[in-house]
Amino acid sequence: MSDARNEAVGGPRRVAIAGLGAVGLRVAEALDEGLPGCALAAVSANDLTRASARLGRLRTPVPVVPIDELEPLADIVVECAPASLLPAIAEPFLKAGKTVVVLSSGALLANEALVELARAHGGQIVVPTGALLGLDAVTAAAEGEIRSVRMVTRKPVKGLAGAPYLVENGIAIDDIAEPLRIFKGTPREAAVGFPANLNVAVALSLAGVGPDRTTLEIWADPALTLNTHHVEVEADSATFRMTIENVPTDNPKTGRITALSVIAYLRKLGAPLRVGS
Ligand SMILES: NC(=O)C1=CN([C@@H]2O[C@H](COP(=O)(O)OP(=O)(O)OC[C@H]3O[C@@H](n4cnc5c(N)ncnc54)[C@H](OP(=O)(O)O)[C@@H]3O)[C@@H](O)[C@H]2O)C=CC1
Ligand SMILES: O=C([O-])CC(=O)C(=O)O
Repeated sequence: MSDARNEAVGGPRRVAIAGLGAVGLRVAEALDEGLPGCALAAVSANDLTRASARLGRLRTPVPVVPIDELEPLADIVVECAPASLLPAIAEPFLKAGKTVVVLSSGALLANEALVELARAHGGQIVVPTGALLGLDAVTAAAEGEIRSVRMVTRKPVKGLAGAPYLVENGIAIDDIAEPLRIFKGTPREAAVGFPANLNVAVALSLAGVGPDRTTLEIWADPALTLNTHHVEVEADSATFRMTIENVPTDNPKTGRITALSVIAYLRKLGAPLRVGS
């Protein structure tokens, strides 16, 4: 696999970051501070001038380029941009047999051809645990028989505002005084209706019983400050329930732990001791 190419010639894995928002900037900073075996190689954003300015505090400057110029510069790309850009970011890396870390995991459902592209060229798509928890346990349970996976997400109003599902269905949440269930369905439906809010549900479904058999409820809760996900899994190997309460970043839709999940993944790549599958 060519994400090891640069390493094979003695250098670290070169990491590109596509999107320099709540996730991308934090990952860029961690790489700049030093992650063994990895080096920040290039960055992309919508506003390249603003991105260069925000990277000004990094110890080691890197090229800031449009997304179609990232692939020759890196062995791995971390996609952390708006969901609609997933194919443009991922395709060049997968065609070159490289690794794509996907944060906009909801967009994988509308771009399943990317998996075939990875297969054809020996590349790999990695969906990190992101803002969720326990995907190691869910993938382990999926090696046996999972009977059901149920997820309930509760978010502050700010964490859901503007989602296409709310706009299209005329659901107003700005002035709610009590928790309101705004959606009941599947991660496949949520990926369309909430493309910037429920990537975690799609990641969970891909780990377990798929985007049509996983059930999902979304609640808007005016009293909440944390993005909260509760998951219940019934399997022949285990029954488990897990809850995560995410501190939002400057982007109220995105939890702080999301970037940390990517940093943990990158750190594990070259680690002599690797904990968690
Ligand atoms: N899997 C998971 O657990 C989670 C996934 N996510 C998803 O991760 C993704 C990133 O989230 P987050 O960091 O919060 O998003 P932000 O909105 O904070 O940042 C998005 C970034 O994408 C950049 N961008 C926009 N257009 C382009 C373009 N044409 N070319 C290159 N870059 C572009 C923006 O550039 P600029 O700065 O110039 O505007 C911005 O830096 C989102 O899809 C989000 O839904 C989020 C949380 C959890
Ligand atoms: O899944 C997402 O896109 C974001 C999310 O729920 C979170 O950060 O808690």
